Amino acid sequence: MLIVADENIPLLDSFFAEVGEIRPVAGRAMTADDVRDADILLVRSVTQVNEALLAGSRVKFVGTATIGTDHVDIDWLASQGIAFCAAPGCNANSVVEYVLSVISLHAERRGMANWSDLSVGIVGVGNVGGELARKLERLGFSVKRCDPPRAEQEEGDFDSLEEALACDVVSLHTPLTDQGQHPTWKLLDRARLDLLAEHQLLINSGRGEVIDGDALLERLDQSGAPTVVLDVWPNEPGISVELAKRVWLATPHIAGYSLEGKVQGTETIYRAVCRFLGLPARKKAGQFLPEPAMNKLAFTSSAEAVPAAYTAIRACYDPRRDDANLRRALALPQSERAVAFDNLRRDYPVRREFSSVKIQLKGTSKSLQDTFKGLGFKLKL
Ligand SMILES: NC(=O)c1ccc[n+]([C@@H]2O[C@H](COP(=O)([O-])OP(=O)(O)OC[C@H]3O[C@@H](n4cnc5c(N)ncnc54)[C@H](O)[C@@H]3O)[C@@H](O)[C@H]2O)c1
Ligand SMILES: O=C(O)[C@H](O)[C@H](O)COP(=O)(O)O
Repeated sequence: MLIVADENIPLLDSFFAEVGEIRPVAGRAMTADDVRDADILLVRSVTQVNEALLAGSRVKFVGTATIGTDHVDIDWLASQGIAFCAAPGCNANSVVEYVLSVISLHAERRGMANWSDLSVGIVGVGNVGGELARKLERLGFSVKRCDPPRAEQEEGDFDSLEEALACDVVSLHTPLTDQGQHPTWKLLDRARLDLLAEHQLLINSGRGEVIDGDALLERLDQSGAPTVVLDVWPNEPGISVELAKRVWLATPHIAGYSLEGKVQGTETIYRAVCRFLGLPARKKAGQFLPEPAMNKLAFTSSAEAVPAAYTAIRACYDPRRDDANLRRALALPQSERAVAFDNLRRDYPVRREFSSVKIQLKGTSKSLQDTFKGLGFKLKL
């Protein structure tokens, strides 16, 4: 059994050594020659999985250790009888924590006493957007949910795109597709970007092409432009330096890169491979997660909920470090930038989720306890 796999899938040996021989390959450069003799192909988002890659190969199962599937021609796989599995939700919480950290920085930068005075419009209310909405509402934010595909299918409190785009913060969490009733390709086109005003914050941690990059560049050169944070970009890894210069925070598609998120992605495809082969799935993500370097934070009775929350959030994850690293990479000669973008992702430092930290609270208020619980930290009272 030959398993060809993107070398950036963490814990390949730990999960798959008992299943077959593993041949790690650079995901971005994977060719038909690399996969010809494979029985199983395991990828991440940087490998285009389609007829050009797989025609004539013996691959019978494809797994992507990611939430997004826009890099996979799922219809073609089905037409060939090739089984497919993705990892829905695996790194959703990591993306939510990225967005929460960005919102905290934005509120502080605007001198707001209470971040939950910001209204938040979420476009795409699935695993990521849904969890973001739940956390924000628990923290007292007012949230608008825009998800036309869901609104058509189920009873629920959904809002229009225009209502979401009128919020103080707009966060994009749709998949990328140019097909069907609700395409998201350039969903934020020139006209919709024109609706955004100077006081607003636009965050894209879905897929880069959901925003029209040229129109965004133009909008950011006009007066009254919104503040923009991009984790995902048109044309990765060769992203526009001009666009990066004009956005507030620029990160190299790492919103989902918590250790938990990555390892859960590997676990999901491992389980699917085991099911496909009729093997018992004995390994679990939890057994490979080390004790976090920082596992405790303490606050005293004088701590106030909002500043304490910001401290704890940023102790776990502060996007300004990723922003600084990406800007350094983009200052390199043009011919080196795309590789540098990918290297930042390949060599990403260990980042742990809020749930890995126990917050010790001595004599603190109920509101402080509720805030930390709402964010997903564990409490030690
Ligand atoms: N930056 C990162 O590191 C990172 C990490 C994980 C996921 N992602 C991206 O985020 C996307 C969303 O992830 P998810 O787990 O929430 O996916 P999901 O499939 O659970 O949810 C997506 C939601 O978007 C909705 N949707 C589809 N078309 C829409 C439209 N035109 N307008 C509004 N809503 C629409 C769907 O109905 C669905 O509810 C993924 O597809 C992936 O591309 C990025
Ligand atoms: O779709 C996803 O799960 C994310 O975008 C994921 O974090 C992408 O990471 P990559 O596969 O590019 O390493």
